Amino acid sequence: MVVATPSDVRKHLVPARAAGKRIGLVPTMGALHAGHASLITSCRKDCDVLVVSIFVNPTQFGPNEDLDRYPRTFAEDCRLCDELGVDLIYAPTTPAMYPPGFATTVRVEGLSSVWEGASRPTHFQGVATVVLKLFQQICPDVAWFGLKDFQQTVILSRMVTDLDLGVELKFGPTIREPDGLALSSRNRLLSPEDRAAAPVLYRALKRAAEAVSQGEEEVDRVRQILWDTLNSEPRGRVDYAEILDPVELTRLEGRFQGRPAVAALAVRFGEVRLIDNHPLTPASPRSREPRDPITAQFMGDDEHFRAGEG
Ligand SMILES: Nc1ncnc2c1ncn2[C@@H]1O[C@H](COP(=O)(O)OP(=O)(O)OP(=O)(O)O)[C@@H](O)[C@H]1O
Ligand SMILES: CC(C)(CO)[C@@H](O)C(=O)[O-]
Ligand code: BAL
Repeated sequence: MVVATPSDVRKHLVPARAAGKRIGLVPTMGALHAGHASLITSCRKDCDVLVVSIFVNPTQFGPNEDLDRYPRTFAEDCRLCDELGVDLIYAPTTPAMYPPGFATTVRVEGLSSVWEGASRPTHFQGVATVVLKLFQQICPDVAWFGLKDFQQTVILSRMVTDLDLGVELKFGPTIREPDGLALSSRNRLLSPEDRAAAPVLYRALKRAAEAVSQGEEEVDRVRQILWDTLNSEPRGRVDYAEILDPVELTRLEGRFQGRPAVAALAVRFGEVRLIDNHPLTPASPRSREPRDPITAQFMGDDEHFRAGEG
């Protein structure tokens, strides 16, 4: 079943809520792939009524970004949702989400200005605003997001805490092609040559993660591994390649000293901008350090490749 307006989605969920059912939401921008399927499957097991939203949110795209080119495959998306046991697809139109006069935005300060936010200054306020609207319209008990968009998970967690939203956030692992490329709706916009070059992101992340797990202590040396590997592929233009604190998203300096970290990067191939990240787990982690839920899940993450191919 597909609904297209905030009032219809709210109305549709009234009986489920009255019956005390647990409502799960997987927000997407469509062009669904195995990464989305993995989140949907996890959410299916985690709720009674499963809602998938499909909305290419214009407010999270900058003026010169790829909103017009963003892939749209609605009929196929509906078929996949059907196969995966989705109860309700919520596919609002842009005027339904942003009627004339719309004037409110939510901004998570600080975290929204760095890394992805430095390249895409209004991106995360678009994301936070639309996710808050989806939460208000659907009132899910739980919502699932992918760790591929690591910064997004940190920002949305902050928003849920700061605004007392009472929605449980859960995070799914990054699903990859057999050659390591993280699945992304934008991969289909890559030329064959750029598609062949793009696994360099994963190679760089793996080399960095291996160095740390084998005892490399110097953050600068690991950062250099990322850059050297990415620079070995002339088709890619690096936007950023950094070693970050997974909670504050600040650039790490000095020695790891058992601290958990994340390697995060964004690389352009022609007009297509790809992001990826990987946990860096030190050889001897600080065992008693408390971990926030994202870091705990992220650091415990194994490699996930497309079923049957990896
Ligand atoms: N490879 C992946 N593995 C797991 N989850 C993913 C993957 N790719 C995207 N997701 C998650 O799916 C949800 C919807 O993402 P979205 O629809 O933007 O897809 P996308 O593939 O990230 O598209 P793009 O990066 O090209 O915008 C987000 O929570 C995102 O983190
Ligand atoms: C969370 C989201 C669906 C909001 O439009 C989007 O940012 C995405 O797909 O990651
Ligand atoms: N998943 C990221 C959505 C975007 O790039 O706008």
